[in-house]
Amino acid sequence: MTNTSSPSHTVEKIGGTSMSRTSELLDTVLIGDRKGEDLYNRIMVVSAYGGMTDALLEHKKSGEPGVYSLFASSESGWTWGDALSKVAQRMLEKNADIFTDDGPREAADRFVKDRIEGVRSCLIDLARLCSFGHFQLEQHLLTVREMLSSLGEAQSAHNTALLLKMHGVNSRFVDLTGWRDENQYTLDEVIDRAFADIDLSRELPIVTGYAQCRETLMKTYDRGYSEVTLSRVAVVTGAAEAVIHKEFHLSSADPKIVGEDAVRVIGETNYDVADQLSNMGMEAIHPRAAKSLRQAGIPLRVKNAFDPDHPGTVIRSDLETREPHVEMVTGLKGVFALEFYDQDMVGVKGYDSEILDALTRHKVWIIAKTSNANTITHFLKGSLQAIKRVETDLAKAFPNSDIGLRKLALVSAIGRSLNEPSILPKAIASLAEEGIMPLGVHDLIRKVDLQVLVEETDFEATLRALHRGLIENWTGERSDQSALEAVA
Ligand SMILES: Nc1ncnc2c1ncn2[C@@H]1O[C@H](COP(=O)(O)OP(=O)(O)O)[C@@H](O)[C@H]1O
Ligand SMILES: N[C@@H](CC(=O)OP(=O)(O)O)C(=O)O
Repeated sequence: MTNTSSPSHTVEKIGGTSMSRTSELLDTVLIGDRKGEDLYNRIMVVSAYGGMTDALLEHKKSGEPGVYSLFASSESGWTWGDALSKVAQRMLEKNADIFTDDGPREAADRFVKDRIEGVRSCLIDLARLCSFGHFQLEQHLLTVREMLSSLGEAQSAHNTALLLKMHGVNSRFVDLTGWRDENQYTLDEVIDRAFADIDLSRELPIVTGYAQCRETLMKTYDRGYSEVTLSRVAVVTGAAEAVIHKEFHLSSADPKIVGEDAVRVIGETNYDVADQLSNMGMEAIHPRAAKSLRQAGIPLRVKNAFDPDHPGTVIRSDLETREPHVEMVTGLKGVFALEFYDQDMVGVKGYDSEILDALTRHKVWIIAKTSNANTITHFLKGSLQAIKRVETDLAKAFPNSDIGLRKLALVSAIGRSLNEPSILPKAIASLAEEGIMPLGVHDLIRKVDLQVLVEETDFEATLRALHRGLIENWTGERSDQSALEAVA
């Protein structure tokens, strides 16, 4: 592979929210002030334009059905066809937005129509075939999900490569979606083959964030998969650094909730913190993507796509914190607390594994858990339907148990080291100042996160209160105890 001889190249992902602001990207991440060779030695991995994958599959946050959910649900009949036409319309509107000249717009439209109609005829055939009963739709749903989601990344990568060519950049559309490809390769093989004849010093590859491969990205990693593609491309091509371009800087809290002026750029942190953020649904980076990069010793930089001169935040394994402090406050609404209480549990083992089996069976994500003599509480993210199934299974397996379910919000203060005794009292005091009564607090001995459980209605206020107390007004004060230790 020619490109591995270039040790200084970067692999850079542009997220969907940023991709939607295409013309601004030309002036920042894609071209900006770069000229000549400065344009190259980069590989760009792109996500679908914001909202496109939601329309193709289902809304990531609200779960509102997209083409895939309609196709998969037997009650929806052929409504998926209309939904697919709506996505096609939306894609054509996007093309019209980007390409004002007829020639390139027509090329972009032809590409989209060819892909959409190809998938449509495939789905019609599959639906007919499965109506006979000998073929089970369930067995093919994953492939359907893959085909649909890859449409989004195919469009955005194809358009971006075309747009850059129009601006005199030697760009190349690198299609990893396996369109009309009869072979099945592993993700690493797919990447290796795609880059085999690319000279990174003279070409700028625009790569689809979706890759069709034997591991099936969708099954293994589900949504947010383009970060997995980013990390594997970085590892396989031997990149010096992986970069994620986002709508905002990776900040001490969500700027939309706490305010752009109140938050600060994280600047540097380690993969331990990145894992905690991913666990909380704050997609700083997909947890599995972080793993590949960490293992390969490749640093990750998170940048603001629209502030290109700012170095952003570097995430690496070897960054210890100088002073214990909270780096970010983040959280999740719609967390289900599944409280399993059984007095027969005292001194008996095995309850945990049965609960875990049920949660795995119904694909429910565990955010945190606590237990005492007779109670195990899991804090979960998943559909109410799936969690109800877990509840039913457990009630059947343990007839003497008492199972409670409650919806709440979990807010977490995260940092490389929170090993400073005044953080907990300060957190409680900040909540009290705002009249927020925590339902529970987890301050664990590893000291990387402090979790507060509150009513959902208190979610935003809790984020703001903890951010104010632990970040904005934090003076680096140390408790008497740690000050004494420092003197000693
Ligand atoms: N700590 C944080 N720093 C920056 N953005 C955050 C943070 N927490 C939540 N967000 C939200 O994440 C959103 C962007 O999500 P992002 O994952 O960058 O989208 P995409 O992957 O489509 O680019 C922003 O709109 C912002 O409100
Ligand atoms: N477009 C896909 C993949 C992805 O990673 O998107 P984003 O980079 O916008 O999170 C999704 O919505 O899941």
